Amino acid sequence: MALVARVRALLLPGSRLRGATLGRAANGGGAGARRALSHRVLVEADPAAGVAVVKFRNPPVNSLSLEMLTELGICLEKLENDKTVRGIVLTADRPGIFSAGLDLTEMCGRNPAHYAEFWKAVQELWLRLYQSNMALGAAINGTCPAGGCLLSLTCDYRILADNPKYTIGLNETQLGIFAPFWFKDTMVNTIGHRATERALQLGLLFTPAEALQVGLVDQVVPEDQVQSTALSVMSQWLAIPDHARQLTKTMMRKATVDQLLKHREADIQNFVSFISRDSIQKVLQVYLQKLRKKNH
Ligand SMILES: CC/C=C\C/C=C\CCCC/C=C/C(=O)SCCNC(=O)CCNC(=O)[C@H](O)C(C)(C)COP(=O)(O)OP(=O)(O)OC[C@H]1O[C@@H](n2cnc3c(N)ncnc32)[C@H](O)[C@@H]1OP(=O)(O)O
Repeated sequence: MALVARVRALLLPGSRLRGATLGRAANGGGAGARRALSHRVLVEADPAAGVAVVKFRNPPVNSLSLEMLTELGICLEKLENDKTVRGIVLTADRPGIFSAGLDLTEMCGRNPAHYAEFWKAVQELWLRLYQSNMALGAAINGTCPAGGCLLSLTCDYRILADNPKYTIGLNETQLGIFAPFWFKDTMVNTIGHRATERALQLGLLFTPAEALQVGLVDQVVPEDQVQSTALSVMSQWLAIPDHARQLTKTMMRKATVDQLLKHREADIQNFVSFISRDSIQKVLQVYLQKLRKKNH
């Protein structure tokens, strides 16, 4: 069975985001709040507010594995088709790690067909998020490197917890790889060309204070206020008529999206040929071993 079909089948019966199939939240959430589960993503929808909170729960580090990318994509698709939802807040179910970025084990020791499938899934999630008609907010309640940072950059605003351990940035060069053009464009659209060039070449991971200063996040707040702040900022975005906000968002992002749409196949081929190089495989394996050694 194809992965998408397998993951769809895996989603728990209560995970439909429409009508009576969603249970009421056991606790938390406003009146009528609904809760849906998939294996790696928890959705708490509050139809009265028009907002769903999408929580990553892919232990140990919320890495973006092929299955996580697919489940997240399916959850977002369901929310986009749910007329009661106008805004989504992305966050980690447990504070500490928003997302460790792309799952390195998907890019190490596999075959070219797997690399192509994985990269296609990364592209698809980015396209879904970056073009979303929803207002999107990131409640960044943990460290946020590389692909995790990219996820947050697809949102319309970012709220980061004030904890010096929670760094954020596109640190790919530190691993010996590099951020593809559409990662770069997403960052340029947020913090500008010069700041992006410096951040990408040096593979910078910014502390909350630095991230705020460079404009990578919009607000830094105490850790226990990240989600509530993200929800309160969401109400400002939802106060704007949807069609006006959506047309403006499309206008701002279309050129960036079109670049990837135009070069999608070439981008996959570039990724596969780059990641398959012996030298790059070696570099990634050493990096992974270093991460693993810490624990053994
Ligand atoms: C078209 C383009 C052409 C060419 C482009 C070229 C290349 C492609 C670009 C690809 C873009 C890449 C984007 C990415 O996202 S790469 C991933 C970058 N991520 C990181 O650098 C973060 C790495 N992780 C950490 O720093 C720490 O784990 C973290 C998040 C700070 C948490 O620390 P801690 O709580 O101490 O947890 P551990 O480090 O002990 O980790 C626990 C466990 O998880 C494993 N792990 C961590 N991160 C990853 C990961 N990203 N993928 C897979 N696995 C990960 C870690 O190894 C530990 O495993 P163990 O077996 O020891 O339990």
